[in-house]
Amino acid sequence: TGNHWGYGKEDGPSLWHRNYPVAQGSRQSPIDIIPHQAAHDHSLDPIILNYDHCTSINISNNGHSVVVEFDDSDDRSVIRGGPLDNPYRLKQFHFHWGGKGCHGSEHTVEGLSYASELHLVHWNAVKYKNFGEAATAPDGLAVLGIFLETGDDHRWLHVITDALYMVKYKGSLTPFKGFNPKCLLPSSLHYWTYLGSLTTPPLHESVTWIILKEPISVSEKQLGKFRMLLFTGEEEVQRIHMENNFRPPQPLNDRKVRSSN
Ligand SMILES: NS(=O)(=O)c1c(F)c(F)c(S(=O)(=O)CCO)c(N[C@H](c2ccccc2)[C@@H](O)c2ccccc2)c1F
Ligand SMILES: [Zn+2]
Repeated sequence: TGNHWGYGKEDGPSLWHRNYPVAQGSRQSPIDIIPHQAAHDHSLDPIILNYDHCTSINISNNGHSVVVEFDDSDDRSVIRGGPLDNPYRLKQFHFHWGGKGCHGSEHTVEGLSYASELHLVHWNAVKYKNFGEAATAPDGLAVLGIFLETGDDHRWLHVITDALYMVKYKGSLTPFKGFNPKCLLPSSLHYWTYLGSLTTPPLHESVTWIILKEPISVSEKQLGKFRMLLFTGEEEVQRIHMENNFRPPQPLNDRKVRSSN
């Protein structure tokens, strides 16, 4: 029906261009990052994350990913610096992951993918009056990407994985207050940055991507809990486990990836 899209054979990334022609645009995401081809740009400032007065509201399963939403009515939770000319307000974060034993990140590094990728979506509230307007502007959004690799248990991820059973079905939502995503950051904030797009429909080419070089470690057990989520709703007969919800890398075209120091 209509603009239905997903990650399956019948509705997956290779078919999105039918309803979203920008899928074949010139600045699509994700991409394969080749570190030694990234230009070291000494003018790039460090990124600054002010997430201290965190304002998480709820956690939900929207049939594509698990999403934690934030109150973005003021500049309490912002990202600034780096390649950004303004502070961008945190709106939501979500994850992409693979199937058991498979990898599920969206960005790859020299063809290698990680087990999962966390995206923190921010919008330019200085230049645009609301998220929707920012979402279609070339400098409207900034998404911070963090790679997850399997290894030791992540000491704070359990706060999220413990809530997943409450949002098993598509369309479920539950309160999720006071979560500060700063606890999900790796120790280094070194990053790659490039101009790209949303990686799901509507695929707007409005994102400044900031991808942290250092992954965080999560256990296979913690990652397995994400796969307990369903793409399908409680009322549906079919139960399809939520996994492999990632778009493969897209052509770099004439874009340059820059590297912080
Ligand atoms: N990888 S990505 O960062 O491009 C990405 C996703 F991969 C992604 F799965 C989502 S999603 O919200 O989980 C479901 C698809 O909309 C969003 N959600 C977006 C969003 C909706 C509401 C509030 C903030 C972010 C996306 O749905 C969107 C952005 C802009 C305009 C319309 C929709 C998203 F931005
Ligand atoms: Zn994403």
